[in-house]
Amino acid sequence: MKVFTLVLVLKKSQILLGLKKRGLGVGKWNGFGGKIESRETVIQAAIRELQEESGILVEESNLTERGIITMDFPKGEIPFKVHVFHCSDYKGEIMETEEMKPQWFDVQHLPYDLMWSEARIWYPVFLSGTSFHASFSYNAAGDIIKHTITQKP
Ligand SMILES: COc1nc(N)nc2c1ncn2[C@H]1C[C@H](O)[C@@H](COP(=O)(O)OP(=O)(O)OP(=O)(O)O)O1
Repeated sequence: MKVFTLVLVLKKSQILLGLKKRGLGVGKWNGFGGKIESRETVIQAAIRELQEESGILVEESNLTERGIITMDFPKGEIPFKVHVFHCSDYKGEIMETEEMKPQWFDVQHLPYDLMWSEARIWYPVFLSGTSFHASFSYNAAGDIIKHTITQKP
């Protein structure tokens, strides 16, 4: 299984997303995150990736794990597990980096047409403030063929 972090920064009614400039998900808006390096905990990876991709620094006390998403692909492809975090406060200036172009969005107007297809399903749950576990299965064309989402108050 490939394990990733994904950090969503919220400020009042706004959410910080980044336009991916290279690699997996290029051209899509998403939170900030990536793979976990050796000898790193999931939370350490979340803090590092947020800083690398957006320039801002979050303290561990301002990060809350709010969701786990698993993704299954057609036979032969390695499944993904994504740890989703809420960042409630940070230090530093938000800046464009080699990997991401950050921008604030009103939570009522997310650019779902330019996000991963499953975003329409779990972002509203995340934004409602509950924790969740979600699973998605994709076919070879990248369409979602099955999903589950369980909310936890
Ligand atoms: C397939 O569906 C996905 N949906 C969502 N919402 N997010 C996803 C999906 N697949 C991957 N992601 C997230 C998980 C990570 O936050 C990023 C991908 O990270 P990346 O591959 O860029 O990891 P890095 O370690 O930063 O890669 P480099 O080696 O290029 O630095 O997308």
